[in-house]
This record gives sequence, C-alpha cells and structure tokens, in this order.
Amino acid sequence: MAAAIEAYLEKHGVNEMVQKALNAVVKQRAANPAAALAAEFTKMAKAAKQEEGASGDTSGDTSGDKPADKPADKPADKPADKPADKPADKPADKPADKPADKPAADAPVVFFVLGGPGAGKGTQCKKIVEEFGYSHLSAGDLLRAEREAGTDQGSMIEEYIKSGKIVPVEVTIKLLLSAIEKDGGKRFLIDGFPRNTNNMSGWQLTVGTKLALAGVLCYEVSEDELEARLLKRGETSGRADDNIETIKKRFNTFKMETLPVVEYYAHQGLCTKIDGSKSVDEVWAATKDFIDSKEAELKQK
Ligand SMILES: Nc1ncnc2c1ncn2[C@@H]1O[C@H](COP(=O)(O)OP(=O)(O)OP(=O)(O)O)[C@@H](O)[C@H]1O
Ligand SMILES: Nc1ccn([C@H]2C[C@H](O)[C@@H](COP(=O)(O)O)O2)c(=O)n1
Repeated sequence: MAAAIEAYLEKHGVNEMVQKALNAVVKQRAANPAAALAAEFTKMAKAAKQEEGASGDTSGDTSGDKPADKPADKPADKPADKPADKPADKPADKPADKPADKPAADAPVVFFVLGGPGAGKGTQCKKIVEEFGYSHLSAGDLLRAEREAGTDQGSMIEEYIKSGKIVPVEVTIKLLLSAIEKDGGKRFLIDGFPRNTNNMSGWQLTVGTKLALAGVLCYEVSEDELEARLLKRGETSGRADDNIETIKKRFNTFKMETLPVVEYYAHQGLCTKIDGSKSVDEVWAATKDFIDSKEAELKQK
C-alpha cells in the first residue's frame, strides 16, 4: 500500500491528495473526521494501485486523470479558512531547484512536533533540547518575535494569531528557513508546523529533500484539558491568544486544518501519537523513547 500511495503522490502531489481527502470528508459530514480521512487515503491508494496495474507504469506520467491545470506540486488554491483580503497563500520563495528524490545521507534531520494548542509541545521540546541537544524552532515563537520586531508584517501576524488562524506559509517558512540556516545544527525540532496543507506545500516546495524528515510527534489531549491549561497559562503568559474566545477558534482551526495533516503523516507511517494528557514526566518518558528509537534508526543509516 505504501508504494501505491507513493505512486499517487508522484502523480498528484501531496497537497492535492490531502485537499481531495479533506473535501470528501467535509462532504460526508463524517462523525469521526480522522477515521474518515484515513479511509479516504486508503481509497486513493487502492485506486492508485489499480491505475498502476492497468498502465504498468509508475513513472509519473501525467496523461491519466490528473487535472491539466494543476501541476503535481502546486500548493492548494486556498486554505479552508482564509480571511478575505489577505495575501495569496502561495509560498513567496521559489521552489528548490530540481529537488533530489531523497535527502542526502548527511542532510540535517527534522522532526515536526504537533498537537492541539496547549498540548505540551513546547514543554516537551525543551526537555528534548536538554537531553539530546537538538535545536528547537517554534513557528509560533518565530511569528511572535516577528510581530514584536515591528515589521510591516507585524500587524498582519497579530490579526491571524488573535483570530486563531494560520499565517500564510510564505511568512512562516521564511522565518523558519532563516532560523535553520542561522542555527546550522544537525537535528531540528520544528514545533507547531506544518499546521495546514498550505504549510505542508510551502515546506515541500522550499525545503523538499534538503532536510530529512525523520518523524512527526503528535501529542493528543482532550479539549477540556487543553482549555484548562491555556486559561491557566493565560494568567501569566501575556499571550494575545490565551483567552477563551481565541482558544475556541484555535481548537476549530486545529480540527479543521491541522488534524488532516496529522492523519496524513499517520497514514504515511511517519507520525507517532503520544497521550499528552498524562503528567509532564510520563509524557516525557514516551517522548524520550520515541527520540531514542529514532536516534538508533538514524545511526544505522
Ligand atoms: N503534561 C502536562 N500536564 C499538565 N500541564 C502541562 C503538561 N504539559 C504542559 N503543561 C502546561 O500546559 C501549558 C501549555 O503547555 P505548552 O506551552 O508546552 O503547550 P504548547 O503545545 O506548546 O502550546 P501552544 O501551542 O499554545 O504554544 C503550559 O502552562 C504548561 O506548563
Ligand atoms: N505554523 C504556524 C504556527 C503558528 N502560527 C500562529 C497561529 C497560532 O495560533 C499561533 C501560536 O502558535 P503556537 O505557539 O500555538 O505554536 O501562531 C501559524 O500561523 N502558523
């Protein structure tokens, strides 16, 4: 099935695949969107497998049913929830020149860290940094710093953050790439990214295989628990989004835009889900196991 998914991706691109699955799930008004998405991915993989069998060709020939006006790696036309009068959601940076199929053996390694707002991403990343010396880049922190720097983009970022929406990827990816370059490390935790398919396609187009994605961590916590944590954090954090109104909007964005991304990586066998509702130490034990096993895998390569 993995080969069939790869064939589908080669032909249609990651963004189209996720977007198509998402549209199908929205149409179904599925009670369990995550399960419905997984079922959609499986359906697509089966169709790709049949197509592959029929044509006997997995070379990426686009003469099949791929829409003529949509290149395989083109980002989504628009995210699910884009506010009006905002910049177009296409990455500003030009795509990597002729990307290699696979990352080089010595390419820096990246882990994406996802989970609902307040799931403990930052808390656990801090511990990984202490124990393993990884470089930690939080997309949210970078955006907040950019906002504070008082650039032209500052007020636009503020508006997105306060309304619980995801900033267009061309802004976020620039900040991430410049931080990665400045850091120069070999292991990166990218916290809070990719948060939607626009983020994913921006990464794919600008980073491609220059960095090696080794895995995706996703912390799962109920909304009730997240809400309690964020309201508590809001007593001292000073964050513009730690208030009940924005928290609810962030939950909605997480469900509608980020969960499909998590399910996509889960379907690719890249995502490890961790119960983030346990104590910090218990969550850390599971996180440490994950990193230990990834480090062992990476050593063998
Ligand atoms: N396992 C846990 N149990 C209880 N509280 C926790 C746990 N992990 C983190 N917290 C607390 O919950 C709050 C949110 O944690 P943290 O900032 O790490 O989450 P986050 O996922 O990075 O949030 P955001 O996405 O909003 O930046 C913090 O006040 C933190 O101390
Ligand atoms: N990829 C990202 C990450 C973050 N943001 C914005 C919107 C989030 O609500 C806010 C806070 O992020 P967090 O600290 O929770 O990771 O920052 C974004 O637009 N895109």
